[in-house]
Amino acid sequence: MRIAQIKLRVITMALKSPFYTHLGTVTEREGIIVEVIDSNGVSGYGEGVAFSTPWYTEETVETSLHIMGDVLIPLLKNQPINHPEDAAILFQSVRRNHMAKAGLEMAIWDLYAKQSSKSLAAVIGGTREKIASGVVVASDSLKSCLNQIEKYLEEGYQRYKIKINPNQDYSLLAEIRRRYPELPLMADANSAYTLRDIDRLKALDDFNLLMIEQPLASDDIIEHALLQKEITTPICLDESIVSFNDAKNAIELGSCKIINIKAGRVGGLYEAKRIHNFCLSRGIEVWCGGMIEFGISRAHNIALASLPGFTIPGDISASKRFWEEDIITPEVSVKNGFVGVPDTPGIGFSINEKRLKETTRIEKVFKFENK
Ligand SMILES: O=C(O)CCC(=O)C1=CC=C[C@@H](O)[C@@H]1C(=O)O
Ligand SMILES: [Mg+2]
Repeated sequence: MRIAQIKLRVITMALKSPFYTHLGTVTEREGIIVEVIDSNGVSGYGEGVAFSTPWYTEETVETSLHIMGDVLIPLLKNQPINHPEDAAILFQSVRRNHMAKAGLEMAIWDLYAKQSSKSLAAVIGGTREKIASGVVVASDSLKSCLNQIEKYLEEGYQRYKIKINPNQDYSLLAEIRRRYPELPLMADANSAYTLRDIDRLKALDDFNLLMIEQPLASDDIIEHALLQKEITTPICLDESIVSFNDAKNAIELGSCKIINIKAGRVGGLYEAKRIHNFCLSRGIEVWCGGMIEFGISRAHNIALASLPGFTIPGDISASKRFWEEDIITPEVSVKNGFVGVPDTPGIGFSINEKRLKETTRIEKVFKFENK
């Protein structure tokens, strides 16, 4: 795989509606679109999914831009890549910075699939032709949550995720359950609780939730294991799992029964596949998480979610859930609760060049000398 140049574009787009979590409300999304171009002019695309500020993990758009441009791309210039796994292994010499690594590694996966004239799903071992779609209802008002659920039910989503915290949990879930007793419902706490809240968390067993996602702090692996023994609702880990070893340790300790896999959070598709394969071998269900991302990362998520162990509808909603106009064409759409898995080469979506151009704020080009 002869890389001729890499382009990094920082794009910014306003969300159609505010995305509330107890850690902050996202109204505008910055992201890094990575384009890896080979010596024949074929382009592979990836996306750096770090947020503008370090509220979800320690990475930001700025740290990712620095690590991509000043550390990871120089590594790629000095080491020929024959397969995307070579890039993942090459990047292991750099500590953490998983979202920066993933943005580049996933662009190389897309390029490799296109060079092989295969879909990305086929190249990574996907087995599904369509994936079940879930949606996040991210609001701090009961009225808005109920309105969103009503709207998304009409659009056919198969799983509903509500944001909770100690100031917004039992009464919100009770009202949702009163109106929708059979709704496939889960809650994401984004580490809003501690073990001191154990009685509050036990009370949520009343609602037959599919899972409670990341109730405690990302490094509370032992505490999650203690909590899981006290509640019947399955714990799902998100922020706690940034590597294969995190997944292995959490499963061995009984810290979770479900894992939310986000390729961006774990450093790319190579590590995401390793976690998937291990969970499959241990009977741990996984689903594909979202990052309020643009269409490139959403396209990669569709391929990832086509692997056999992704048995729970993930946070892979339609482009229109977040954006007036996405940077890919066609946009991701949900039909009867499913998203089709493209069988065309690579990620299976083209770039909406006009939209990419009008949303690009910064562009950096890195040329490779082909020896
Ligand atoms: O992208 C989506 O559809 C959902 C995104 C989402 O729920 C999250 C993205 C990033 C941080 C959190 O707020 C939350 C999560 O923790 O999964
Ligand atoms: Mg989460």
